[in-house]
Amino acid sequence: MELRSGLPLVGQQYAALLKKNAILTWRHKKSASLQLFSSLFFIFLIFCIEKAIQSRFSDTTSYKNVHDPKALVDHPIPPCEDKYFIHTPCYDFLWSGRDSASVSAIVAAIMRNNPGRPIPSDKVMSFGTPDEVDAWLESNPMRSPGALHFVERNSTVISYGIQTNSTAVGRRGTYEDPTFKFQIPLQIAAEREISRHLIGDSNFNWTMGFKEFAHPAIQTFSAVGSAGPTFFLAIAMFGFVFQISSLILEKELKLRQAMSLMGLYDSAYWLSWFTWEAFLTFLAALFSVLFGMMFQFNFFLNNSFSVLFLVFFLFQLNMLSFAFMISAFVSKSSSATTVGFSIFINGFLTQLVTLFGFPYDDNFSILYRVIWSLFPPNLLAKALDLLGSATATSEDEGISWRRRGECPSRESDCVITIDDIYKWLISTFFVWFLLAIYFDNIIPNSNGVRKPIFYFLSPSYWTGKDGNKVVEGGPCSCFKSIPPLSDSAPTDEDVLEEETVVKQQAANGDIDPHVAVQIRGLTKTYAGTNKISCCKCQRSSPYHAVKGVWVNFAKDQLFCLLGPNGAGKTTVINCLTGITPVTGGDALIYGYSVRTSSGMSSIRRMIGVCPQFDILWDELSGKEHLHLFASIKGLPPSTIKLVAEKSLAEVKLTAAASVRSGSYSGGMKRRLSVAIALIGDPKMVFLDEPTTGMDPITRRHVWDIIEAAKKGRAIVLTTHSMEEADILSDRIAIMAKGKLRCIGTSIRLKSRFGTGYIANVSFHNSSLGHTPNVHGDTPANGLHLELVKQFFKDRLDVDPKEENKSFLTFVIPHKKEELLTNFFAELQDRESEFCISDIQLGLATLEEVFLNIAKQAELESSAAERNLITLNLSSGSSIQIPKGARFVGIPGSESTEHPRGLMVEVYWEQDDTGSLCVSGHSPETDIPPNVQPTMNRNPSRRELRGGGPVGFVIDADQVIHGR
Ligand SMILES: Nc1ncnc2c1ncn2[C@@H]1O[C@H](COP(=O)(O)OP(=O)(O)OP(=O)(O)O)[C@@H](O)[C@H]1O
Repeated sequence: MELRSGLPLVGQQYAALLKKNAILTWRHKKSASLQLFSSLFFIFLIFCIEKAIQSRFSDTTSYKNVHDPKALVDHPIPPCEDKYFIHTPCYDFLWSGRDSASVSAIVAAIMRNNPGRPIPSDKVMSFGTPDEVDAWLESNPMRSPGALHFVERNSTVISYGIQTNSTAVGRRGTYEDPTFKFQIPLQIAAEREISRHLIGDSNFNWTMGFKEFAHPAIQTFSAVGSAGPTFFLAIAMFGFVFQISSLILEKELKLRQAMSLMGLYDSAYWLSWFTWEAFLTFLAALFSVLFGMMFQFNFFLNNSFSVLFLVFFLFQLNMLSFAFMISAFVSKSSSATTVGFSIFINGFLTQLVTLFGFPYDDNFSILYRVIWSLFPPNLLAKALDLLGSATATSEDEGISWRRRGECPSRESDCVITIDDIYKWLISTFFVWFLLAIYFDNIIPNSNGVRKPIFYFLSPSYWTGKDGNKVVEGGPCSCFKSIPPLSDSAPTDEDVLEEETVVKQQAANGDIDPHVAVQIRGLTKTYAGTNKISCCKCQRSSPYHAVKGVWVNFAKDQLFCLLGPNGAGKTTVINCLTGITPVTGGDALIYGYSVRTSSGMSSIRRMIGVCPQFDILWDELSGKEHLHLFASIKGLPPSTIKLVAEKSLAEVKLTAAASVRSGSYSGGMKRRLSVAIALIGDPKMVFLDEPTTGMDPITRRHVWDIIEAAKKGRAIVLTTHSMEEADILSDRIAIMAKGKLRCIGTSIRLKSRFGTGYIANVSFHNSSLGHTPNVHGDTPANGLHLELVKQFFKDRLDVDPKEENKSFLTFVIPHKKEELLTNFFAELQDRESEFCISDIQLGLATLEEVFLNIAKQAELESSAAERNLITLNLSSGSSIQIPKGARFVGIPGSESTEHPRGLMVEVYWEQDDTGSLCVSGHSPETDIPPNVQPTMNRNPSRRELRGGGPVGFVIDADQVIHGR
């Protein structure tokens, strides 16, 4: 099938990723709704703030334009309970001068004639002199809002004075003005009644009014302009956090790496994220303005719609590119909320500083403004401040699109306009976006790989020729040279032969047409990790994970890489797929080198990878995964549906095609990963433990798929299942400690590295007693088993490895091979005599081969690293033995009875992590005479502390031959 390439492929990948982002948003409805509609809630809160402020300022005209002030006329004396914080029982007013009959009459008239509310006598208290009033007020604080003091000078002159509590107090946001509320009504009442009394006309009246000056609003307040920056920043933070966590999650789950392996272009990746998020941002900004208009804010009604929309849209777009940039530094998606919260707190504080006037003022240098404007929340704060002050009163016209470049009339020292803010927002958007791409390239990915710091200065980066050079370690790594790898020739003859063939072909520049992959001395060394402390750079020592591998993988064949955990299998695959750069050597895949970026981009188009851990989006179904990966791979769009259906059918996932992969079982996920690896008919497939977690039936089914997939392609398989390797592999190599230890077909490995042949002898069931069974055979008893054991011992000198009452298992060494034909012929003749029901003879299992190789490797490295473990002997003492050693002599065990000393055979098994551990040991036996005596030495104190003396390893061949 012809795969797409170049620009059409970028377009196809972009469309597929855009669709993926849309599906993910749709499947995360709650987050998407928050991102789009949270503005409704926050604008409602601003609305509440505005209402509260309006009610607080209802008694003052400072915030209003007053063109035609109204006169305050005929204010009645209010009940004392109206005064804020008054103590009850209280008095509407106190008065002095009660010794005068005229004064008493005047006060009675004041009480009687109070407009709308005659004052009862118990709400007024009389005193003789002002001093008495003062004394009373002092001992009864807050019991009356005011006092009148009358003095009758003569029959035509009555003077008066007023005392009020003039302290302005506020309660629940509203302020009390004692002058207008209490002083003026008392003054009007006193003057009116004194005049009536002196004139003698109780109807004498006049109208008196108090008026403030006409004035423009002395102070301005816009709820949106003041509270808006924080609230709109909070709205933007939803999108910010979701965006960061989506990007980081794709990195963390290696989804991005999986897409890159399939040939994803970075440009398609970034563009698809940007387009989708810009679309959501567009909607969120639109809703913010519409909700604001719905709540009838002057801010939203009087400023031009396009001016407002552009402020919100550009601000949120800025936050988006800022999120892209921040995501390069965060490696865990769970940290997204913490990062978002920190940005919000910082934004809140810097906005506060911005609203105080810093640095958008003549007094500050432009440098401050440039630095300050890089952080998007600050620009938002200034924009809302400008738009708010342009609509602070109902008469302000707001900022129209045409006047966006002008300063609002109130801003006398304005140094920035809305138009300038647009320019800033657009520039900072590009700054953050470019930095996002730059940091994404130079900060190490999950595999510790990054581009060089000045990668963009290399002309080859722009021409596409080898511009994808990558390095390992952080940009601030302290450099330390990596120690060279000692070049030791392989000890195994098959591995040596393979190496010689590959070296020969490499030297001649031959490419065998049957070879799909040629690995030429591949080495991989992981540089140690850095710790920089107190001007000191500490680096853990480098680790040689692959130590020079030379091997060919043939076409149409499955090559199986076996090895204990940490052997270097995944590292080899990672080097071949370009996930991690090789340290030394090279590998050619269908003639393309993994060391060049042009070679790697050709390789990506012809490989399929099933990684060790499922790399899937929980929210996407099996079908959606296949559609996405097929598009990234470049399959023609018309074929994708059919190919996906076929792949799903092959891995038996048709019924679950539309189910989200998050609900798949472990086995279903592995099958989907296999289907993804095989999509697009790749010529080279890497399957890293593809059947992990599958039940036996499904596993067999996947084996069928892999078997069928061999045709026309090369497959590299790593597995811990020896059965799988045995069934599927054409060739097997066992790796340990970064080196190939053996290579060949399964039969060759078994015959070379197995301990020999396995004979299983089964007996007729003895539970039936001694009566002949339906076949006329007599059931076996213990005697028959003993006879057979003796027969094996006499003829072949072997003891059973396993036994129970119905079968015996013997391991027959290779050296007895020539005796076997006659031996088994005789055994078969005597079947009925021994009550034998069945005899099976086979080669040692691959598992045994694997364990032997792993043990040998452990032994080598133990010797190199002096890696000793303690063996507790059944005699009660302990010795230390090198990991993996089979026969170990016990130091100091020589005696007259055992002149050569004693030894044990140690049995090994793999623990859950694949490491070797002791499963038991044989009884202590004499060291055979052919074994060279080894000088025993007295254990040192250190050895005893460490678990006993160190046992000496005895060559297995010497022991087996000596028996
Ligand atoms: N990025 C890394 N940095 C440092 N060491 C690493 C890194 N990746 C792998 N290693 C080390 O390299 C060695 C080989 O690891 P690798 O994953 O290739 O083993 P493997 O044979 O695939 O094992 P398994 O069967 O457990 O998957 C291990 O000791 C591992 O700890």
